[in-house]
Amino acid sequence: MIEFSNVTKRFGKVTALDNLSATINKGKITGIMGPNGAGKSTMLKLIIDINKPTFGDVMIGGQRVSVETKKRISYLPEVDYFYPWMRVIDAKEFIKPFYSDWDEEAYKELLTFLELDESMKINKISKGMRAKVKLLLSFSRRADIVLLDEPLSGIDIFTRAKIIETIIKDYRVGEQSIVITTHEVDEIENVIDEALFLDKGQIALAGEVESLKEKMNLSVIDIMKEVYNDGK
Ligand SMILES: Nc1ncnc2c1ncn2[C@@H]1O[C@H](COP(=O)(O)OP(=O)(O)OP(=O)(O)O)[C@@H](O)[C@H]1O
Repeated sequence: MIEFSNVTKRFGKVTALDNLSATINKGKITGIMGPNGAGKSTMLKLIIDINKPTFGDVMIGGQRVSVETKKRISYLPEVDYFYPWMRVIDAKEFIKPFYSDWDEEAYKELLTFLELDESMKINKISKGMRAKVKLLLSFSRRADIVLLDEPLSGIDIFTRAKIIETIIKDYRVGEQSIVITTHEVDEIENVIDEALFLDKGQIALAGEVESLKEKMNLSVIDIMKEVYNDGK
């Protein structure tokens, strides 16, 4: 379980998270949704310990985030982190030594599943393919927690479908926790178990997707419209 307790994160004068408390349950797929600047990426960066809270605590399984908790997390950042000269195999060889839970078999299998080739040069492939390479490297580990920051952003519908398939393919239900930030709510509404709707660094609505849908008698996309249009 990942727990945010009264977390405020400020960048200078900007308050990215504003006294936010939230729980991300273990063994579930959780979607963090919200408009640009709502604080979605900041939540992930606090979990992976790239940023520190200004106030409050982020705990993972009862432990404050640290170098130790970081080892159990696979993080797919929104930005490309590859060096342009790299081939897929170079990117793999570059990151593999950092992780004791690297799973070479999973890597090989995913490479085929995603129709990628190790000799592909990263600066020569399309945006969709680069997104697939990031996904390949994130899912080639036996990580307990997988954080995916906008994995579908700017990707065509066919590649998106493949990315969704990859996310759920070997998902260890009840054991592994996957957290996805996205604007593409309609794409992931059938995949996520739980939803956090963020607005201006605060939780606007949170809950189990099925019960939210039932209670409000709306699809996730319509819940989102209701949450963000309300009072505006
Ligand atoms: N390193 C930083 N320095 C300054 N401001 C930052 C930094 N990181 C985030 N912010 C600001 O914090 C706020 C929340 O940003 P964040 O990236 O978490 O939002 P987001 O919901 O992920 O947005 P998007 O959907 O556009 O990616 C924004 O106003 C952003 O400009």
